[in-house]
Amino acid sequence: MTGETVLSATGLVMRFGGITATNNVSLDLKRGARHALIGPNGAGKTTLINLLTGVLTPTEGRIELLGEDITRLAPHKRVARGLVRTFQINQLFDSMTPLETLALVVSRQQGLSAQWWRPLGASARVVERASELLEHFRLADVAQQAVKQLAYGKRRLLEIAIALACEPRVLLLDEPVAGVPAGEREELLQTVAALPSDVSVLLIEHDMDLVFSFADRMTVLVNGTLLTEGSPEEIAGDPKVKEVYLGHGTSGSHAHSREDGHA
Ligand SMILES: Nc1ncnc2c1ncn2[C@@H]1O[C@H](COP(=O)(O)OP(=O)(O)OP(=O)(O)O)[C@@H](O)[C@H]1O
Repeated sequence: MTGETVLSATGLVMRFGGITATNNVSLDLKRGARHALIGPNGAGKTTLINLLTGVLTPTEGRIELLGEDITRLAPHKRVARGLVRTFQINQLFDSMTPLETLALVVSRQQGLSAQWWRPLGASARVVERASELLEHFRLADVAQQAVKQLAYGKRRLLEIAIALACEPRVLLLDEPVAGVPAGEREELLQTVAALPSDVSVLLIEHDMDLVFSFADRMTVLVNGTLLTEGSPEEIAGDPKVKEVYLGHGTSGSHAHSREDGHA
């Protein structure tokens, strides 16, 4: 890793009336990073992601993407600059197929969306990229099924594929395995592990197995404040982190039991 910072948040503060949801949080995401953001419920993870994506404008602080100030940039402009978060499943069009959905996003990404009258898939470049994504995200066999008929795990895979279709430099991966049944987890975990290495990833996740198998760097938030940041080893051995998690009925390390039966 070159150590180059691709996304940098400095002194972020977000107040909602009397509540300080984000309290002077700074975070640097390095090129190619696998960085996890963890913290108990209400720690301020969602608020921080909303600040990074531009859904919220911070009360104080600054956000830079690839060295440029994006603190007040609209969300879609951040996406165009390569800062993309995974989309929630309920934002998908249920009657479209994974192929159509990805072709739509890829067309837009390739600047072809103005040619909406052309049948989806009429451009070879679009079909090529959409097929590549379907293959990579193990959706090829369900490419022609309506999204509403897909198993939940496949829908989560499609969410990540859509984000990747936007050609991100930075991917904010929001709880990729949340709610996924045991039998479908492994496929999702493997796919997440195989994300392109040049894409820097910030993972927001409660599942400690995934966090510790994925991350090379971790940031812990508590009550809107950055408790600590470090390598997975440092975080796993940090008494402050253990205390926070034990206080919330789960452990800061691998104690979270595996539900999928895989070692
Ligand atoms: N729009 C809002 N108005 C008022 N308070 C808010 C708003 N959004 C978040 N908060 C408060 O900010 C704090 C942090 O919430 P946030 O959702 O960011 O935490 P979180 O770490 O994502 O939690 P979880 O893991 O449960 O999703 C909470 O006390 C929450 O009630």
